[in-house]
Amino acid sequence: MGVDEPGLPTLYDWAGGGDAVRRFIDAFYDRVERDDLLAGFFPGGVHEDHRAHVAAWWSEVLGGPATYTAEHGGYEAMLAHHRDLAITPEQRHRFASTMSLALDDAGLPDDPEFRAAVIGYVEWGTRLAMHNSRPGAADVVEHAPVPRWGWGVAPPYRG
Ligand code: HEM
Repeated sequence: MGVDEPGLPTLYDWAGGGDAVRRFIDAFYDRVERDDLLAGFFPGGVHEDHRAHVAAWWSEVLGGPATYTAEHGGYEAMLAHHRDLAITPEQRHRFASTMSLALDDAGLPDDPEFRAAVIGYVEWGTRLAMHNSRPGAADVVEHAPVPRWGWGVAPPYRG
């Protein structure tokens, strides 16, 4: 991570900043609340605090302000929230595909490079969340920084 060439915009900037990230997260959880496989994780709906915290996580991952680390407990807090959820492969896949749909709902950039980078993180993050959510999981990374995701192999096309 942090592999991008100096001078490239962050994914956060390319997305449209914090307001765009929050639109994406709201669109995602609006779908989750209606989803037969996922709604059960959030009894009573997905509340404002959860939406705000997850948006802060995503902003930090995409290269924006490090608010989740500073104010919400960082990686360790995120990990604790997934322990023992027992996420199934079907639920993980639904979560990931719903994130892809939410990017469209929220009108985030749809260029191939941006979407490939974001969906790469979604695949990585959801597979880790599923792994770490197994009841009694022992082989869990207990401490880490909040990841900083980059463009990877396909930097933005700027003509
Ligand atoms: C890219 C993948 C993921 C990211 C970035 C992510 C991010 C987060 C973060 C940051 C929190 C903590 C919010 C807070 O501090 O209040 C959280 C909580 C939670 N996540 Fe995830 N998550 C991911 C995958 C998943 C998956 C695959 C599921 C289930 C299918 C899931 C279900 C939950 C639930 C139920 C909570 C709340 C738990 C509680 O309040 O005790 N997450 N997630």
